[in-house]
Amino acid sequence: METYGILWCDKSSGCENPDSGVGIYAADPDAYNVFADVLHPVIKDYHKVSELKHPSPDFGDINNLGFDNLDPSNEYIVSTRVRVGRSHDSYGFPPVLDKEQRLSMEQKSREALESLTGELAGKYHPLLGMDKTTQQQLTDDHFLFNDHDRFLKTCGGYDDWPYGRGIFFNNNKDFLVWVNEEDHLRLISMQKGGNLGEVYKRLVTAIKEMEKKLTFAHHPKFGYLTFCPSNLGTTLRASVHIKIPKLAAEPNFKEVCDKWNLQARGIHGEHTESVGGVYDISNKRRLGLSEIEAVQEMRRGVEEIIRLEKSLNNKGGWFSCKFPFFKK
Ligand SMILES: Nc1ncnc2c1ncn2[C@@H]1O[C@H](COP(=O)(O)OP(=O)(O)OP(=O)(O)O)[C@@H](O)[C@H]1O
Repeated sequence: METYGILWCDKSSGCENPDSGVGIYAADPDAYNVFADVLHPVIKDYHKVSELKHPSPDFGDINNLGFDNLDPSNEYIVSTRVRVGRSHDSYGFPPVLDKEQRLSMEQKSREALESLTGELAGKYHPLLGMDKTTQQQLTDDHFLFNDHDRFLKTCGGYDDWPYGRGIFFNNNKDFLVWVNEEDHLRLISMQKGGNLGEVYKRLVTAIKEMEKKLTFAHHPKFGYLTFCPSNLGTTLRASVHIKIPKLAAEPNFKEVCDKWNLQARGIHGEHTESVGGVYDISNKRRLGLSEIEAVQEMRRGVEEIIRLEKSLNNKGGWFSCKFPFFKK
């Protein structure tokens, strides 16, 4: 299938959701060139970069990362997850696909995924025909996506739902792939606890294997191309679910996150609230830095968040820990 460069306007997600972070979507990979006049300023503004450039992929030396478990005492981090988005270079994005295209793309992805071996080997589970109990359990375990995002809904992201959608996971359920949720593919590595090293290494191994089997849309200025301009570049979001009730209650919590280029979300996905002082903390920057830099940025920030929560626990208050967020 050829792609032409389409900008998605007739299902005006940004107008219907004025609180959108971006509010405009590319409807196929070529849109990033064809609609440069509209998209490029939006990308610069969203990613807070003065120049549109992105380095070549660099995942670092996964056998010498220099970090592993960010919370060896197991007190703060509930789970760790790193994901990237990938788009087949020969298909449009959700609003311009028809049911046949979604199904043929699903088949292509499924064949590649089910040919993975070793610790990545697993099975694809289409959403079509999945029983409600299984679906609910996978959702409760934070593995599966749903069709509840109003931003995605108003830009055609759920057209033909659930056709062409599904999830792949390996036997350990620590490597998962979302097929045709927002992006053609979301590769996810996750596990309980704080071992970012293990999670990241598994993900990088999977990305490299998948790149041998499929060709993904990539752009010299924007890195890996995705449906939403917010996810370009590394497309990488490294997150922890972390118990920080004290720090999160401080008035400067957002300031701390901003200082370390972190984003805080609720634990049921973007635009949800925190439950019981547990937050989803992840790297905010995706464009203009390499994959290993993005992960290191998240690691440094999470280490600092733990340090601050600890000092609030020990000393009983924000002011008594002497504005620790200014620590270098
Ligand atoms: N560190 C984590 N541990 C366990 N589950 C997580 C973690 N981070 C995210 N999740 C789960 O992943 C699912 C998807 O979350 P969410 O939509 O916020 O992020 P995403 O997949 O990175 O996509 P996007 O940024 O496009 O929204 C949710 O069920 C969320 O609870």
